[in-house]
Amino acid sequence: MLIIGIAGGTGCGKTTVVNQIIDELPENEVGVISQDSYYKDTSHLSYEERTKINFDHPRAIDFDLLVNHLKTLKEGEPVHQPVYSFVKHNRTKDTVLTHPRKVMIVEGILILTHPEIRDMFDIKIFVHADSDERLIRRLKRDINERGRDLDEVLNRYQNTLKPMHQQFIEPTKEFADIIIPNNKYNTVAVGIVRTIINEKLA
Ligand SMILES: Nc1ncnc2c1ncn2[C@@H]1O[C@H](COP(=O)(O)OP(=O)(O)O)[C@@H](O)[C@H]1O
Ligand SMILES: Nc1ccn([C@@H]2O[C@H](COP(=O)(O)O)[C@@H](O)[C@H]2O)c(=O)n1
Repeated sequence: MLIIGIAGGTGCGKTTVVNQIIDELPENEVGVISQDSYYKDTSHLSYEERTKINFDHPRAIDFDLLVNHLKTLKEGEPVHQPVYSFVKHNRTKDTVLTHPRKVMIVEGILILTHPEIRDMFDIKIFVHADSDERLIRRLKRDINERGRDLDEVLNRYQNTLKPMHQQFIEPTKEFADIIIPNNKYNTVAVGIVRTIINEKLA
């Protein structure tokens, strides 16, 4: 199994890049795991308390479960991935049965901060977009898709996202084998990653 880690700040385009990479690749050969599915279960907190969680700090992620799932997949066994709700700020009761594939892509803002997970990746990719570009994208996405309003997104950006990005996410760029500039759609870089995957699948 080839495991590819794709990191980068919120709104840099990780999900978009992953979708572009797997588009045209055989469905049964490539699987995707999102770090967002591994936010810790916070059912013991009220909704109000959950809105105050710092979702951009590594301690918000259930890395033990993610490590466990990656090891299980590597051993050829399926896992039950949690399903996360950005509206409820919590895991749902659902899970998704995820089978091991020849290529597994793991994407998320903080995945390169965890040494054990980092070591499991055969290829480490960091997607870069400038912070103003990321903020614009995040604003549009959170308002259109995640039920947030302008003030909420801007406050979170200033108070949490920006400092957490500087402290935890940007420094992991140095671990990357490939940095994809993504201020504009980058079909060349996506093509290169797809070629690497196709070689593995051949
Ligand atoms: N290169 C790009 N140029 C313009 N918009 C982009 C680009 N890449 C992604 N987007 C848009 O920005 C938003 C955030 O992208 P997404 O892939 O969800 O980022 P991430 O997963 O890193 O948070 C989405 O609405 C997406 O369509
Ligand atoms: N309940 C939550 C949990 C997380 N977030 C934000 O999601 C971002 C990570 O996802 P990307 O797709 O943008 O990589 C992260 O910056 C968290 O702030 C949230 O808004 N609500």
